[in-house]
Amino acid sequence: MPVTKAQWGVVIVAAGRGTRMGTKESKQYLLLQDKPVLVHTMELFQGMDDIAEIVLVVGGDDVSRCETFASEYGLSKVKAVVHGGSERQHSVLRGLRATGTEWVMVHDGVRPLVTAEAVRRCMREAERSEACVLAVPVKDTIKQVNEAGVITATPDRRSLWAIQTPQAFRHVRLVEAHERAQADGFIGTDDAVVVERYGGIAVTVAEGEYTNIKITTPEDLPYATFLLAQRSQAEG
Ligand SMILES: Nc1ccn([C@@H]2O[C@H](COP(=O)(O)OP(=O)(O)OP(=O)(O)O)[C@@H](O)[C@H]2O)c(=O)n1
Ligand SMILES: C[C@](O)(CO)[C@H](O)COP(=O)(O)O
Repeated sequence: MPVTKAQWGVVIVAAGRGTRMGTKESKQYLLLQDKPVLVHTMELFQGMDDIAEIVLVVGGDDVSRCETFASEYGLSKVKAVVHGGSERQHSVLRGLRATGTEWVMVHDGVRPLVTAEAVRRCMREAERSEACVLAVPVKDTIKQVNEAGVITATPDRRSLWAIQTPQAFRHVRLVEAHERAQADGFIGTDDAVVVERYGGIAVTVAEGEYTNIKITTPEDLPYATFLLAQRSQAEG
């Protein structure tokens, strides 16, 4: 009997204002080499055979320019461009409601350097565990510091991972968890924490890449440019 492949969609969230970047233009629209950061991100998923559809979540004023991106850059998998909310979590839920696949990933529009290999590791592990996120072990010693600037704890580094996106789930489970979180007024900084608290299942990690950076502060853009140039060189 032929094995049916899982059907996957991706919600790319890009409705943030980029306050830590401090530029007039939101960071997802800044040029990285020759294209906006967000276009690099969308192209990765457009090029993956395993991805059936992309839902893009953007600021209210940016819906039409992003619809233009989809035609300008041949992003035929973009099924919808929807208006995001005031918190990342609200943007995610709006995107999920526009997605129709059995399995879904949530990815930050400002992580343009994720690779197809890492995305596939996350998807395959999620098909096994139902909920999986990309992550890398932290390299620094992490300390908890109180408001007075005093160190209060040094957690064992062996248990600490820096969490990335994509984060992959069975669609119905993620929507249910987000709806419960919304009803409870809970806001977290990623989707995993919503499933950890409201999903009733364990979330596992798949090996990410240190180069899958989130463009957050001004030094990140030149670093991303350097990493992309290195990749192009390696590809010849
Ligand atoms: N209300 C929001 C807030 C964030 N995001 C998206 O979530 C991702 C990760 O968030 P972050 O890096 O914090 O982006 P910003 O919120 O834009 O940045 P800042 O916190 O510096 O304002 C980004 O792709 C961002 O556009 C979103 O879709 N909707
Ligand atoms: C989801 C995320 O990218 C995982 O690292 C991160 O938590 C987003 O956080 P931010 O505060 O929106 O940057």
